[in-house]
Amino acid sequence: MKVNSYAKINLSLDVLGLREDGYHNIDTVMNLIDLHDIMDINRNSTYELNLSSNNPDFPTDKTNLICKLFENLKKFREINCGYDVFVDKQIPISAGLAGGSSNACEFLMYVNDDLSLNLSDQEIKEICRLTGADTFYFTNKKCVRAKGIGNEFVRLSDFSNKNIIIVNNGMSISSKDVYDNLKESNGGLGKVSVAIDSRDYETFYREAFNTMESVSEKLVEEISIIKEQLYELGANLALMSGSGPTVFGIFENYNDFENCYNKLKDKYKYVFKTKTL
Ligand SMILES: C[C@](O)(CO)[C@H](O)COP(=O)(O)OP(=O)(O)OC[C@H]1O[C@@H](n2ccc(N)nc2=O)[C@H](O)[C@@H]1O
Ligand SMILES: Nc1ncnc2c1ncn2[C@@H]1O[C@H](COP(=O)(O)OP(=O)(O)OP(=O)(O)O)[C@@H](O)[C@H]1O
Repeated sequence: MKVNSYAKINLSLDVLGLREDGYHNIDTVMNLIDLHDIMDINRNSTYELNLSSNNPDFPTDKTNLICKLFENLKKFREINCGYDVFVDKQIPISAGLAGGSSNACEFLMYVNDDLSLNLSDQEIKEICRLTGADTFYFTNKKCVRAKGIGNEFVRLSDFSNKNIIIVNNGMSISSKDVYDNLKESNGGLGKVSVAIDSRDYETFYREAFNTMESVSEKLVEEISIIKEQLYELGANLALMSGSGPTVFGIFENYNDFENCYNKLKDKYKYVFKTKTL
């Protein structure tokens, strides 16, 4: 059975401070984009999870978040089967797009339905929390302001059908490394979330920010260059997503959107034309 597993972008992101559990409280606005993996999930008669992918960098051992999810699910329900999962990987890995978290969540939703597990919302939230901070967002899939570790949502007005250029130079950044090196907070996303919710996009484009850029740009210097190029080519907003290194550009003007893609598509390893969902 084929399932689409979408990527997310952070339309803004602030890290508020360290929690007692070693995670950080964040304040972020998240939205899906149409860039997605295609997961082919089929039950097998073993108790094993067999993972495979077209991407050689896709981990097929227990470090895969799909495996981690499956082990966490077994803490809540007895599972008397295994699954073969092939992932046609289109989302760049370790990119700030939460591809692994998306895969894990879509797998949970599939198994919950396939085996009629009838997991409660609280059980789903806890299984996702044990798997990774971004995982629970993919049960929601709307434009949300997320707080806590990133799994407490307030719904905002839809931000769908915006033209998005995704640029990634093929480098990878560990979220943990960025969190561990962050010093300052900007006091949260008050203005940004109000602007998005009231569809005041001029204010949103002006006020949007990602606190993690200050650390990630030191790890991958091209991030700031890509942002400049997106603005020079007409982006209304250019911002790093998550802990990076992916940078996205939002284009209200369709001709600028097309021109930007044509100018950048041969310059970087991953350049995608997509849209917000
Ligand atoms: C940067 C974001 O993409 C923004 O959406 C996410 O916060 C990243 O979430 P994620 O990659 O799912 O994070 P996890 O895989 O759960 O955690 C990886 C490491 O990142 C750090 N981490 C993650 C999320 C968070 N709210 N605070 C943290 O400090 C922790 O050191 C953790 O050990
Ligand atoms: N199903 C998966 N797909 C892609 N990467 C995975 C998966 N499972 C585990 N990983 C590993 O998890 C790490 C994070 O991968 P992912 O692509 O989710 O990063 P990310 O997009 O930066 O996530 P986030 O935005 O949450 O930080 C990588 O080291 C990758 O090897």
